[in-house]
Amino acid sequence: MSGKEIVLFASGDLRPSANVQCWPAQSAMEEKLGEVVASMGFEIRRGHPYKAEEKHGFLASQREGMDAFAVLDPNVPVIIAESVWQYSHHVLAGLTSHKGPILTVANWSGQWPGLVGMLNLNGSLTKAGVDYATLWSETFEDDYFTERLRAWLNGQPVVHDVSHVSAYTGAGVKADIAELADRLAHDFRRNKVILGVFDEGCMGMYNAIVPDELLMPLGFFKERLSQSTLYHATTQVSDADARAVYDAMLERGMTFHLGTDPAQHLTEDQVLTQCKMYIAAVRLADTFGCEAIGIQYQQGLKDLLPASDLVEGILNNDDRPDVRNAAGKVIRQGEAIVHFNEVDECAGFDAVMTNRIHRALGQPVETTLHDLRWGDFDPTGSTDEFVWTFEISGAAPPAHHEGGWKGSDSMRQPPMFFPFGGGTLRGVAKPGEIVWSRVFIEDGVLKIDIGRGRAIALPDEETQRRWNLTNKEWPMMHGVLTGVNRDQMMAKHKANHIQVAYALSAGDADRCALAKAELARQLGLVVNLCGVDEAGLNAA
Ligand SMILES: C[C@H](O)[C@@H](O)[C@@H](O)C(=O)CO
Repeated sequence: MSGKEIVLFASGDLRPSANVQCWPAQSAMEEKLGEVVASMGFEIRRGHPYKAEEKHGFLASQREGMDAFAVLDPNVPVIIAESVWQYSHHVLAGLTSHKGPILTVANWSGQWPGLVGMLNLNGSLTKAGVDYATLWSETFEDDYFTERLRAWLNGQPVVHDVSHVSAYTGAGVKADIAELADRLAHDFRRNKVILGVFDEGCMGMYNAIVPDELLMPLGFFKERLSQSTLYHATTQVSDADARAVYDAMLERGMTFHLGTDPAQHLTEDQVLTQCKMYIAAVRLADTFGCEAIGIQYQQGLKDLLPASDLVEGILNNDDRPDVRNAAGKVIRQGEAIVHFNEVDECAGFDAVMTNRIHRALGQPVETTLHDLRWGDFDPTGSTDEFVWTFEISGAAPPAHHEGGWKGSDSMRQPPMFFPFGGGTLRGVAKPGEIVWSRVFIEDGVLKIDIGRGRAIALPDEETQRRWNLTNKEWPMMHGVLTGVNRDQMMAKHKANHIQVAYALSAGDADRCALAKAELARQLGLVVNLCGVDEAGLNAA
């Protein structure tokens, strides 16, 4: 091996259909990256082959990744290049024992969730305590990228500007906010909270698993539930009950884009089965006393049922169809049952804090995670600001959408991800003030990044362009973050997901952000403010 050689790994999905369909984008990215690296006097060699019989060159399982790293000199520099949604555990094992420099790279494209995949890997490496550098680029020719790539290739550190981050201290926090935080923290610890976890470890998201030991001191405990239980419970719901939930959504004005071919279209049968799953999920949350639940939903469940995305969005809305328990009592009527998509437990804990804080402060309680899918300036010129495309397949509540239920529709999930279909709960997030946050694990402790921002309206053609460049079936928020630019966000964020919630005004949002920071501090988390400062939040 020459001293100028860099070994490249590409982690993929566990679903062969996704790997085949996404391979051309990965291959094009690797070619471009290879050219740029070559122009700097280095050479990329793939650490694993293109597999002609499988029609792609991704590492597609944990074992395959382990085997690829097992034959590698542990001291060579490696690049993990991502243009697709990937399962971090395919490469995490190898990276935990790798001694040479590690660089994660993603292309700045929304076509497939490659940025999302890389951010998940970054969060997972951070949790695992593995040193790495990270970069992203649209063309691989811009100065930001090339300067840092050259530095990394030459053994120098890759430095990003994270001057937007400051430690939250709690000094001088407003008395009413401190008191609210104290009351909630005390309640968590005294009465405890259950997060219902339907099969944790979704999709290799190691970063999304919070060790019980870190949750227990906060008063949070997991109820480990199985998706088999959810499947069985779904099959026990009557057709009439499912129809009533469907009718309740239609009465609220939601649109379902139905077709006739279940392999390609959303069918009424799929929606009715999703309604059964919604009822089953609410009943299980009630039976086990779970304040929040997370459905892993992809592996395993996708081979049995339509996707749970519609279910997750309904659960996260205060205004949702009634569900009765065996005794005939409506379960938590008019209250969201917080759902954390993809069993992201960091998001689940955050969402419970958000729900409690916003309810106490008289603010909208609905909250969801989104993927940091992509972002761009608006070429129509409607705004000068950089606008993120926050987008997730499930869990976005209708209350977030322009027009609420009436502004929400449901489209079939892509067949390559979901063979049995199932609809989404789609919409464009309404303009408004938001609080964003992310809980993550670093140095063995829980930390949280908290910031402010706005969801903005973009012209229809720009919304459509963004949907066409990403997943047009999924709900989307046009997010503008306060005091954090694109590269700062990418450098600092330790997860594929971002938690968002609305407040009624900028001042209200500042108070909600402050309350979350103070609650998290009182619970013992390390709290970072991103793009906002403590004095500013206290001034609201
Ligand atoms: C369908 C995909 O696998 C998604 O689940 C993926 O893009 C994510 O949302 C990851 O957070």
